Amino acid sequence: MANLVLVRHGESTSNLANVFTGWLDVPLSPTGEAEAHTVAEKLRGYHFDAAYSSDLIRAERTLDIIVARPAWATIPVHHAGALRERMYGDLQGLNKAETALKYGQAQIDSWRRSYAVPPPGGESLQQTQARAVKYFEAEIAPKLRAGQDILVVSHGNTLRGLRMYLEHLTPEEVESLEIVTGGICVYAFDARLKIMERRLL
Ligand SMILES: O=C(O)[C@H](O)COP(=O)(O)O
Repeated sequence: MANLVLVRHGESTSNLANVFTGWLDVPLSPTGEAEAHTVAEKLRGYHFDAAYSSDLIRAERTLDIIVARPAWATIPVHHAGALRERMYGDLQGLNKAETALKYGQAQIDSWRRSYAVPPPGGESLQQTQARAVKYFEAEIAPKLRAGQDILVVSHGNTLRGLRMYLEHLTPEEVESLEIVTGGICVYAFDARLKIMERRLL
């Protein structure tokens, strides 16, 4: 058995301002910092052999706060561009509510939650999932198959894509999958990466 723990970073300053973020490299808000400490507390007692985050500050900082706990202070930490949030293209930096007024809520919902439709100039969930899964299969899955426990701190849409892949969700099912900031999903896998248990903390 091996555990995979997926964590969404804490609230960022752009989340707080209701701004499309994507690859904008914004810090955690004070609430986000507190959420990261809460994640560390909720994971108390878990064992990790390695930890991963994207290379964006909000994910790195969330992971830094978690692994500052003595129990995890020596685990190897990796930062990967492949685990970044979806690239939000022309929407990056725009207020979500104002953009919904301009383009209509249905169009915004499609850009934000559909599987296949990319936002203008950006990545669809499908494209985001493809690069994240490629990295997962190359770097993380072999460790899980070998029985190692792994922590991953990533982003809302990247984690929606990974969870869709791991749980065999349909494009319709992933549309309604929402992951809150500081949200934790724990999988217990057997050696063939079959899910034995899934818990949301
Ligand atoms: O990049 C962003 O704006 C957020 O982190 C996630 O955006 P979403 O809620 O539109 O998927």
